Amino acid sequence: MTAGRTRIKICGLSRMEDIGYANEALPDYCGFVIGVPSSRRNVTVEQLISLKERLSDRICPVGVFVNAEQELVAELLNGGVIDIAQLHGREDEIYIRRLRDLTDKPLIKAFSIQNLSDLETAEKSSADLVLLDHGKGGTGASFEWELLRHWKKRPYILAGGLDAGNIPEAVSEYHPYAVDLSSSVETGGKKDREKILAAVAAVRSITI
Ligand SMILES: O=C(O)c1ccccc1N[C@@H]1O[C@H](COP(=O)(O)O)[C@@H](O)[C@H]1O
Repeated sequence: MTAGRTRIKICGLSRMEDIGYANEALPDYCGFVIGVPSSRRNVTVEQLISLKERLSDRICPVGVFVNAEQELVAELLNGGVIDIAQLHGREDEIYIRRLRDLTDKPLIKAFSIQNLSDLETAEKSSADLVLLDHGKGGTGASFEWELLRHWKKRPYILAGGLDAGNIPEAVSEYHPYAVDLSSSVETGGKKDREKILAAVAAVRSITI
């Protein structure tokens, strides 16, 4: 995962229409929430496989998991259904080590950021990339980005409450490796074509 322009991930695709919007907007990554029934964006493995089949090969598919069995995560990675796994639950270093025994594919670990100590924990993660979020995921709320001014230790994905309006500040002030959006690119709980296009355009229009 190399530095350069800020990437964008659109998360929580669950319908074939959503794949059409993504293929038009061409974000760098798309996220699929797998095995999380409490999320309205949840997809089954069968749904994931058919959605992925229609996804442009110019977009990197990311599986978003919450405390999933490592065997399932590894199977989807090794089988080429997803390219990256995002661990968005209480997965610890022991969990990651065991997963590394099963796959050599890239792993993103999400952290809920309330204070500098949470950032220090993220800094030590053995994941390939860390994702800094407000809470348990998909809440539409941001954490206190000011905390990042004291922490420039490793590349990170910024998530939580991002939208086309606050992306310019997020990117130009904090230089994340990538921004990750879900709630703000929805209308009535469904992915919205215009909002996805606007969010991708907002990131791509920034030159820093
Ligand atoms: O989006 C979900 O429903 C979700 C469920 C479980 C874990 C993570 C989830 N989404 C992640 O949340 C952020 C986006 O949050 P927001 O809605 O833009 O505030 C992103 O990292 C998603 O991957």
